[in-house]
Amino acid sequence: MTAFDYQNGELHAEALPLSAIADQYGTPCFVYSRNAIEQAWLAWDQALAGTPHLVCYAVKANSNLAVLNLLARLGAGFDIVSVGELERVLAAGGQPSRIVFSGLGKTADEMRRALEVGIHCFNVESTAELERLQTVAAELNVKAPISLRVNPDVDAMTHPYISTGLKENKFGIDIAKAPEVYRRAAQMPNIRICGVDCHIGSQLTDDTPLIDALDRLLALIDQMAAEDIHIGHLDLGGGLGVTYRDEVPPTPAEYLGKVQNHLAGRDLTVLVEPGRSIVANAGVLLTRVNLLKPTEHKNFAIIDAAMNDLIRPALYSAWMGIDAVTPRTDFAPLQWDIVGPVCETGDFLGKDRELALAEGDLLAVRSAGAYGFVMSSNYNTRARAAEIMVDGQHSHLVRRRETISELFAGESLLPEV
Ligand SMILES: Cc1ncc(COP(=O)(O)O)c(C=O)c1O
Ligand SMILES: N[C@@H](CCCC[NH3+])C(=O)O
Repeated sequence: MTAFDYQNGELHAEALPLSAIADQYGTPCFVYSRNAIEQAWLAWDQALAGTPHLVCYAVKANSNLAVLNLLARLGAGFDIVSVGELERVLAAGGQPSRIVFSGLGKTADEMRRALEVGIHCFNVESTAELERLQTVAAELNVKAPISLRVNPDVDAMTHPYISTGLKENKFGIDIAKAPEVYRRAAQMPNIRICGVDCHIGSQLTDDTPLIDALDRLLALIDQMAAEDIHIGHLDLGGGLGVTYRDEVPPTPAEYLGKVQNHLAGRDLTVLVEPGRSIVANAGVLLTRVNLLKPTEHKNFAIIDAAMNDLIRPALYSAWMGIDAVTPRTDFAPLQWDIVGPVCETGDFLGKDRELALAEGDLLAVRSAGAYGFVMSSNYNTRARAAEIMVDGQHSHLVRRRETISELFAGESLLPEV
């Protein structure tokens, strides 16, 4: 059984009918399964048992405090990309010593805060960033632990907007240039070299490019060892894909089994930064059909969720599963475009979906646990949705719905003249 299954003709989150959640909290809302999140993290952690490792959950995928707290309780590490994510992890009880800081535009203030709390490692993406980190660490009289994020120039074979490991992408340091940056780092008094890192893209459904990147990183580690620069950890980033429709990505165990084979005999700690594969299929976006608008050309089902709640279809033409919470048998299905009320033609969550729909019906947009709420906005002055965590038969409101007045609370008028 998965986290979201039909029981007695109705879609449930664990043991709770989604209609009960809609009645209690209103729609649209994101609904997460505690069990699914925990099991997904454990699958990564257990696959690396026997190898020194740290599974650093990529906070950007879903940064709700309750999600982070569940993972912190399991002993997770965290991959962050901003001081905001750092503060979230700390607020959720995450251990600073298990945090890696990725991202190509870290500010001096962000570096300072991360050094003060004592994070595990900075994933450095440029020489300019390395120089800045040296300066900030010197001011604080500490040594900053670093790993260089190298760009291994492999084609991750995913959507171009989420591919990050090619020469033309903005991320990382060209692997050919990495040795000279390591040499420079080795001379800096307030920098301590601890690792090498890469992240080649997201939603990868084949692990071949990940393993190619791994081999390139191992060659770099050997090259540096020959120069007496010791690299103790290997951070492979995130990127493992999930099933949205019919993709069959490798499981963490399959992928990490190959990784371990390539590492045999080496004394390296392995870090990974999975995001999507931990939370995507642990969540749905629950929404209600507001109005039906059949036309001569197309049938539109206008729902109460929109692109501001879930931007993946608009941004990447991503296909997300959409299911009726209580599928109807009383009339025949039609083809519907499932659209939001936002004033953009791109505001759709699915096109040409065969569903039997009536006003007021509930729909669940699948796989919405990753890059869902975190990418939502207030476009069209729409309040962001509530987030609910289901734990067996219990539900918890882990983020309340925004109110309209909150949306302009920080704004002010010009004085009258
Ligand atoms: C540096 C880094 N690490 C980890 C991740 C998480 O990736 P995914 O959600 O594909 O596992 C990302 C996002 O793609 C990233 O940019
Ligand atoms: N936001 C993207 C993934 C980008 C990953 C960020 N490093 C998605 O929804 O698929």
